[in-house]
Amino acid sequence: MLALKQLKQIDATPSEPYETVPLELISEAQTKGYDSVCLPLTTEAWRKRWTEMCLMPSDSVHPENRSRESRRESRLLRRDSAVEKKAEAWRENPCFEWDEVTITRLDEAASITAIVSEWLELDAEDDGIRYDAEIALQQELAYASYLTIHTAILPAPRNRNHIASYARTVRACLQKAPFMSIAIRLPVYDTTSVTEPIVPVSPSSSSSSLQSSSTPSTPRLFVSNSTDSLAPLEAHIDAAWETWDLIRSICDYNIRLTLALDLTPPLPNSPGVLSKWAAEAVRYIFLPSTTFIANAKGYPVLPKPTQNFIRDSMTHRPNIIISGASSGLHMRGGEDAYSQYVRHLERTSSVVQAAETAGTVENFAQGYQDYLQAPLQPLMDNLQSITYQTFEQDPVKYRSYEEAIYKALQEWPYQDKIVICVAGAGRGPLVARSLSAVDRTKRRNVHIYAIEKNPNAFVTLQNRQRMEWKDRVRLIFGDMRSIVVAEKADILVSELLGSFGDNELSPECLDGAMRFLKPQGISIPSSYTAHLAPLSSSKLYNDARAITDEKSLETPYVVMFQAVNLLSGEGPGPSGLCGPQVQECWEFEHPRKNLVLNDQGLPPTNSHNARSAKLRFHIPHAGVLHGLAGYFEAVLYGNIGLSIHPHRKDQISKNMLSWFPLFFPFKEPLYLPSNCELQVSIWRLTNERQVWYEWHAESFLGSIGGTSTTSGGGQSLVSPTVGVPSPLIDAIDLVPRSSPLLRDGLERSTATLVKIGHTSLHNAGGRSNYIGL
Ligand SMILES: C[S@@+](CC[C@H](N)C(=O)[O-])C[C@H]1O[C@@H](n2cnc3c(N)ncnc32)[C@H](O)[C@@H]1O
Repeated sequence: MLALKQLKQIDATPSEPYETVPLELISEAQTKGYDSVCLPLTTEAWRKRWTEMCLMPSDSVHPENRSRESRRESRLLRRDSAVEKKAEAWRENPCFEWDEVTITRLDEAASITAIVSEWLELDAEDDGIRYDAEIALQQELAYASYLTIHTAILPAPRNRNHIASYARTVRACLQKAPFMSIAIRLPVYDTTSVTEPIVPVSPSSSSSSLQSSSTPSTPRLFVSNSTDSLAPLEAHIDAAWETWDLIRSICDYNIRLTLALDLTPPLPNSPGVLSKWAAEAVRYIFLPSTTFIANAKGYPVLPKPTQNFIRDSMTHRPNIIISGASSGLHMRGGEDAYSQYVRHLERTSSVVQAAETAGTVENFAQGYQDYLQAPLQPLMDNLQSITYQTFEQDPVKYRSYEEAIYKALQEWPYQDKIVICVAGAGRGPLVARSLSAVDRTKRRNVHIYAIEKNPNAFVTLQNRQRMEWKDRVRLIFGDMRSIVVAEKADILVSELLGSFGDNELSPECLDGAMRFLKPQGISIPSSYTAHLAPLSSSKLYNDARAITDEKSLETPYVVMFQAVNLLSGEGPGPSGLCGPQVQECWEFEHPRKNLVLNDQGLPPTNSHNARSAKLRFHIPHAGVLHGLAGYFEAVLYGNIGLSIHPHRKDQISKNMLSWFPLFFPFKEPLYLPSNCELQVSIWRLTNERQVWYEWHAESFLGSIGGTSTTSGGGQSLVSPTVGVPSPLIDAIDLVPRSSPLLRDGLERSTATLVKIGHTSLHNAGGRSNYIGL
C-alpha cells in the first residue's frame, strides 16, 4: 500500500532529524504502515516555466481561437521572440532547474513511485502542445531513470480523438527508457460524459487550469463522439477499457506497461461490467479518501461495489495508493483508519483466504497462477517419480475413485470371482484404493491386475507388491494396447485423463484395453466431456508469444488461471442466443458402442476418435479474445465424477488438485465489441501416429429483424435492414439451422449476423503441436 504525498516546493524545511522533506515523508508513511510513497516528480516551478514557454497565456488568446491556439501556432502570428528562443533552447536540450523537481538524491528515490506532471497533455487537440508535452515527458522519465526510479505513473488520457497520439508517445518512452515501467492512470470510467457536458481540456483549459492546485486530481476522460448522455454506465466503463486496449495494443502489449486504475468514480453494482479489468495488468489502484463513506460509527469504509472490486482484484496483488488520508474528511479513526480498512479488505478477500487455506487448489498452486506449462504426455513419455508424487497429494481424486470402485462393486451382481484391472497404474495409488474398496465391501475372491508401461514406475509397483499387496495383486508390464492379459476384467479402472479430458489419449489407450474387458464389464471412468470458454488475458497472451519458438502460439498449455476474464455471458445476445459461459465440445464413453474391430480386437483406424465442435458464445461486454479455456468433466461411476468445469467443480470434486485447465492461445488478439457473437470451431484430429487439435474463431454483430417462432429447426429469414455497418463485412451468416438453441422450439428474435472478424486456423495439420500415439 502506498501513500500519495504532495510536495510543492523543494526548499521546504524538514523537521529534525530528517535531512530532506522527501526523506521525512517516506519515513512518516512507513511508520503509519504504508509500504512506500507515491510522489509527484515535479514542482509548481516546472509547471510555470513549461506553461510560459509552450502555452499562450489565456488572456492573450483571442476568444474565438481559444480552442485551437497554442504558442506554437500563435508564435507565427505574434512572435514573442524572447520566450520563443527560451522554448527552442529547452526543446533542443531539455533540462530541469533545481527547484523544478521534488527529489534530487538516490536515497530519496529508493522507495518511491513517481507521478509524472499530471497537467501534461499528451493527447491535446493542438499538435504543438502534444509535441512539447512529449518532450517534457521524455525529460521527466529521463530524470526519474537517472535516480533509478523504477515506475512512473503517467497522466490519464483525456481526449478520445488523440488517444493514438498518446499511445504513440508512451511507446516511444518505453523504447527510450528500457529499465522503466510505465503505469497509465485511468479512471475506471468517465464520469463527465455521464453527468456533465464534456469540456475539451486543451489548449485554453490548459492555461486556465494553471490557477488550480497541482494536486493530482482524478483525471477525466474526454470522450468525443461518445455514447449519448443517457447511455448506460456500462458504455462508459467499456469506453475506459477501450482506451486502455488501444494504448496497450499500440504499445504492442509491452510488459513494462501497466495500469493505475482510478476508483474515484463510484462503481456500479454490476460486477460483470467490471470483470474485464481482471484480465488486465492492474498494478496500482488509486483510492482517494473522498471515495470512502462513513460507517455508522463515523469510520471511513468503502461502498459495497468498491469493496468487492478491491477484494476481487487481489488476484493481481495491486499496490493501493491512498490519497488525502490526512485531510480529516471522516470523523473517526484518523489517518490510519483508511490503510487499516484497506488491509482488512485484503485479508478478507476470498482470493487471499483461499491461497492461505491448506488443502485448497489456490494454496496448492501458489506460484503457478497464470504460469504456462507444457501438458504431460504420459503415453509418449515416462513420468518421473516426483510427478507421480505430486499427483498423489490429491486426496479428492483418489477418494472419488475409491467411492466409484466401491459403488460399482456393491452393485455388481453376485458371482464367484470379480476381476479388477487397473490400466496405467503408475506408482500404484489406484491399486491401493481398489484394495481398500474391496475390503469395505467384504467381498472375497477379487483378483486385481495392475498394468503399467513405464519401466521405472514398474519397479515401484514391484516393491509395493512385495511389501504391501503380496498375492492380492498381479503385475503386468507393458502397453495396454498390446499386452496379453490372462483373464478378462469385470471392472477396468484407469486414470489417463488430461485437462481437456481426451488430451492424454485416454480414448486411444482404452480402445486397446477394451480387449480384456468382459462384454458386460464396466469402465471407470465411464465417460468424459471436453468444455471450452473464450477468454481474455494479456498476461497469458504475452507469455505465450514471449516463448521464442514460433510454434508457441499454436500450442495448448496447462494453466492455473488467475488474472483472466471469461468473455462470454449468460444473457441473450444479438441473435437471441442465450449461451452458457462454458460450453461442451464433445464426449467419449467407454466401452464404446458399435465399434468395428479387427482380428486382434482393435479398431482398424483411429478415425472414430476424431471429433469437432462449433460453439456459439454471446459476448455481453467489449473485450479482446486471447485464447480459449479448456476444461473436462468425467463420470467415474453413477453420479461420482471429477470436474474442473469452473461452475461445477465445487459441486462435483471440490478442492481436487490434479488438473489445471488447458489454454489454447490465439496468435492475434481478436477485438470483440459489446453484444457480439463469437463462434468457435475446434477439431480433434488424428492419423495413424498422432492426435492434435486445431482451433479457429469468428465474430459477428447481430441485427435483430423481428420475432418468429422457430421449431423443428426452422427459421424465417430476415434481410439485414437494421444491420450494423462494418468496414469488415465479408460475409453474412445465418443462425445455423441445426443449432440446438433453435431446435428447442423457443420463440426468439430472428436475426442475421454480420461478420466482423476472424482468427487464423491454429495448428493446421498438427504442424506446431501433436500428441504421439
Ligand atoms: C496420469 S498417470 C496415472 C497414474 C496413476 N494411476 C495415478 O493415478 O497416480 C497415467 C499412467 O498411465 C500409464 N500409461 C499411459 N498409457 C499407457 C499405456 N498405453 N499402457 C500402459 N500404461 C500406460 C503412464 O505411464 C502413467 O503411469
